[in-house]
Amino acid sequence: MDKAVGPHGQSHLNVIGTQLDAVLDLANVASLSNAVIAYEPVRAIGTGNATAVGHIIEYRCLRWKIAEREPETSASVRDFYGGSVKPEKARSLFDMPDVDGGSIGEASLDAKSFLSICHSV
Ligand SMILES: O=C[C@H](O)COP(=O)(O)O
Repeated sequence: MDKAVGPHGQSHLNVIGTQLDAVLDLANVASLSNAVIAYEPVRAIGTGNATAVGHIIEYRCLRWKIAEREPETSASVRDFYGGSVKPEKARSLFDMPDVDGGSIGEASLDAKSFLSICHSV
């Protein structure tokens, strides 16, 4: 859902924030209680390059946007990361604050790899 630079030159965090605001403007924020948000950076899907741990701010952006409107709802939301999750990187990704699980693509096609990732949660 994100792009490095938006159509009008905004940073990707501004793009993400604008997209989330559009959804939250339409949704009853309380209806997101216990929701699961899957965040999959375009640059990471199917590339073999999972998001750098330093990009954690993107995940927090999701919670911040909801917390601005309803802090209690924000606390109940679960965030899943997706994009080139591999056994050797799964632990560091799942150890990131606000990453509660994963959306596994290619690595789920190999039972040994998938089970290794499952054991990293
Ligand atoms: O649901 C899976 C995601 O699109 C990530 O796929 P990937 O792990 O092959 O990059």
